[in-house]
Amino acid sequence: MTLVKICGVKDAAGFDAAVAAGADLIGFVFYPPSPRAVTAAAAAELSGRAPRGGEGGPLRVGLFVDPEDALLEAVLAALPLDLIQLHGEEKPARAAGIRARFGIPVMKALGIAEPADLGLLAEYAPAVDRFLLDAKPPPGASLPGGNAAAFDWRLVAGRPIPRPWLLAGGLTPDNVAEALRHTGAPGVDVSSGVEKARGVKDPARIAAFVAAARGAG
Ligand SMILES: O=C(O)c1ccccc1N[C@@H]1O[C@H](COP(=O)(O)O)[C@@H](O)[C@H]1O
Repeated sequence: MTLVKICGVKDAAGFDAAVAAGADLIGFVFYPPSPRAVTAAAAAELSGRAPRGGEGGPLRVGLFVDPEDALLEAVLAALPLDLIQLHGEEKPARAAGIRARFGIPVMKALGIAEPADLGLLAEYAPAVDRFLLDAKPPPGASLPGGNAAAFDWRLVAGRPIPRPWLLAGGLTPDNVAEALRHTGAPGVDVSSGVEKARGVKDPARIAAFVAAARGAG
């Protein structure tokens, strides 16, 4: 079954909608410049609204961009995470160091724009547990992700990816089925495409996205 991650949840309506829709993973953004950023305390409070990952609830994912250890420590003191998503310029050694130090699986986000970008997969594979393949930020974007930008899905269609992976970037309830058919991705991740305004999740779009992804695979 296709894994579905709803990312950038920051209020109870969005969290409850993701849980009710049956999302497999829920992402909290710990990157202050993002309109989806949450504090560790707020994420912990939201997380308490549903059973933990492995106990019938969705896996909790913390999204970080080039985090210092102090930030990871502060978040983990407030909230157990099932997966650390690294969405910055972290090198393989840093990803491996975070995984070893905190004992939590790591998912590395890579921006894909041309075939050569897939060469990074082999470099990172020993250091990480999962990949998230996303578009590169469009020119002028202020965020490294969450920009509603898609990449050319033909770049990954039928390609062997050396770890379990999620497809991301510009996905919506309207295009996720096509994206899955095109790429054969084992999972999908969405943020902007399930919002009614930038940074504000729309429960109806979350339900529609999960249903469309499930219907496709
Ligand atoms: O969502 C954010 O604000 C964000 C900030 C910094 C790094 C990554 C971010 N989001 C990630 O990007 C993907 C794709 O987003 P979108 O669906 O195209 O808006 C999202 O799923 C997050 O994992």
